[in-house]
Amino acid sequence: MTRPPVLGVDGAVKHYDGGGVVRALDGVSFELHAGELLGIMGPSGSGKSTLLLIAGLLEPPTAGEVRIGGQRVSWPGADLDGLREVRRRRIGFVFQKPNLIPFLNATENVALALEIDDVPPGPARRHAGGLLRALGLAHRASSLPARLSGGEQQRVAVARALANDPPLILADEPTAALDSVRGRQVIALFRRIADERGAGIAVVTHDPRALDLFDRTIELSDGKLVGASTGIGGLVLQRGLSEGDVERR
Ligand SMILES: Nc1ncnc2c1ncn2[C@@H]1O[C@H](COP(=O)(O)OP(=O)(O)OP(=O)(O)O)[C@@H](O)[C@H]1O
Repeated sequence: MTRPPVLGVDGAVKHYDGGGVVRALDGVSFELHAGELLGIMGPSGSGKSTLLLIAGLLEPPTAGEVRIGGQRVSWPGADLDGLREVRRRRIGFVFQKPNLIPFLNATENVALALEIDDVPPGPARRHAGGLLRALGLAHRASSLPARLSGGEQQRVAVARALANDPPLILADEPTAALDSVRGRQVIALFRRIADERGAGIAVVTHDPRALDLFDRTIELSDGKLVGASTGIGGLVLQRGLSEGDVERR
């Protein structure tokens, strides 16, 4: 039996009331499978962040639905406060800014994500230390965020997102503040996490330089899915797709 996708977004519409109605998303559907690294591209204002907010159960859609692990969890008017557990256990978030707690060192920042989930401090710190080692940050484990470079801080943020081993990771422009070498390192890290842990990972990115590391990209314009590519090697965007046309490689 084939497993359901880790994430399914079906016909997502999101309208914001901003003087007039802003159609931030206008009927977007896609699926993300275990072990898959998906890029979400598109110009500024095309709806990429809105799509991640909806997929991450931080905003309900105006129409459409979201499925996590095959289970319908969000729809118009859904009680997202009641989904805190689903978010905490099943979704790891990485944002453009690492947002580390300044008075906690790298290990403590990562361990906190586990302690919130009732893991005792000792095991939480040991697990955090192991993750930091795996991300090449063993020598920075005791450093406060202010002593870390931008790339190191972002890797700590990735470790935090991985701490409770979520099957789904959503990242909104995690490389925007990094130079191209460090940006590529972060995407390469996601590639490894998708391959080794089987997480499904969706990354909003403007940066075409690491596209070869993705399995697939989708492109948004004015809140609509306008393109998709498979097997990036020679990136060819097929334009004019309708909803649901975008399938897994
Ligand atoms: N809370 C909000 N209230 C009103 N309008 C919003 C809100 N959030 C987003 N929008 C609008 O929805 C549209 C899509 O915004 P979104 O942030 O999703 O785009 P984006 O593709 O992520 O842009 P960028 O690449 O600049 O971050 C834009 O027109 C934006 O101004």
